[in-house]
Amino acid sequence: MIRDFSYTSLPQRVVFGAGSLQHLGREIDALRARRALVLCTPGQRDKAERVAAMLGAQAAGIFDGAVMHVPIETARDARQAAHNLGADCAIAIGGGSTVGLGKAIALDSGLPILAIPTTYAGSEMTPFYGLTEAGLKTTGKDARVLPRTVIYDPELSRGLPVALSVTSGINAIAHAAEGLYAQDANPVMDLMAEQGIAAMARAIPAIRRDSGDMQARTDALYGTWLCGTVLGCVGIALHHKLCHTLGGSFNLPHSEVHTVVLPHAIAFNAGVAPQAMEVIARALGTPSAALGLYALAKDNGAAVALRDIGMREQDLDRAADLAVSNPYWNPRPIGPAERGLIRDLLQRAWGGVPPVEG
Ligand SMILES: NC(=O)c1ccc[n+]([C@@H]2O[C@H](COP(=O)([O-])OP(=O)(O)OC[C@H]3O[C@@H](n4cnc5c(N)ncnc54)[C@H](O)[C@@H]3O)[C@@H](O)[C@H]2O)c1
Ligand SMILES: O=C(O)CCC(=O)CC(=O)O
Repeated sequence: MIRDFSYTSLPQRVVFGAGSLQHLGREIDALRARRALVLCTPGQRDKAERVAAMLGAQAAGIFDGAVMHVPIETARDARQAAHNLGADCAIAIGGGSTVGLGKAIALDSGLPILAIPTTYAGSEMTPFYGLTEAGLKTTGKDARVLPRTVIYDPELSRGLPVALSVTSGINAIAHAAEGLYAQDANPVMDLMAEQGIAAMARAIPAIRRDSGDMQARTDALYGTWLCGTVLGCVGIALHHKLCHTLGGSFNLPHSEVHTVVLPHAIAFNAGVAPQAMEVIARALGTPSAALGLYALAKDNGAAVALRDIGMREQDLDRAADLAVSNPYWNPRPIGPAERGLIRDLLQRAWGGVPPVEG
């Protein structure tokens, strides 16, 4: 049955395909950029240098200080560098941390971003940004931070370590899974979500078997585009709230925390979102959405317990308090009255036991 819906598409240009980095010059010219600042993490400097070399005189410089969750100090340094170098564009080559740094610059200056993603996080397709100050992560939405152009070149993710490929892929699946029961879900995004989950569920075991399998890398990046688009167009709910709390306030690694929490958050919502569960299970090719997600992580070597990715058991109470104090919309209530249920969910995720519906 088709529900009533409203849908606003976001203005972006996407260039997809193995070797598509070769189109960088054309895409920079289309943005009318003359001096682009190239952003990366320290570990991805070689890729940034390749981009700068391709740009020649259009490269303003390289800022290689991107780190996870965009500390405000890093954002200030990058903004200053963009200003000092007279940049009129930011090119972010890397994962969500690098794209996030580009967003911090765009939020302040309105500089257009050209994103070249090398993980499956999906930030390049969203108008959401995150900034961390004094240990607290705040997220926001602003049209200025939406990258104008995205170049998806699967060749650039060939070297993404297998463990990170698995968890980053599940991070992408999380966007699509929550999009299926989001407050502003719509049939267009439902189609993209199902195809995105299916592409990623195909790609993850194939990449684990052979990290250089370019068909699998292409599937994964296609899934990234689909799932990221869903994240950018419709809302997020309990799962993302828990991950933002655990990542932002307890400094847990982003894609790993998504991987552990997702089966439990989906199980929590299973009773109130049966149609979404059907779609997720069908896309995964398993009878149960929550157990299928748990198996996808475990069978592909990912950690399935918060205790194995740095969470201390004594912090679970505070995490539950934070998660319910300012909840995101969710199809099932998750306010202070549900604190006990959320605490139980976190305990299960901490121990790494299979998800329990209800
Ligand atoms: N705003 C949004 O819509 C949105 C969406 C998803 C994630 N995020 C944010 O993105 C961040 C996480 O992004 P992430 O999971 O992509 O991690 P990341 O960008 O921090 O990358 C993880 C590590 O992998 C390395 N790396 C990246 N690509 C590589 C490649 N191809 N080969 C080898 N190494 C590579 C990076 O240098 C880094 O050390 C978090 O801060 C999260 O909040 C934001
Ligand atoms: O940290 C941000 O930029 C927001 C992150 C977000 O909404 C998606 C995610 O948690 O993967």
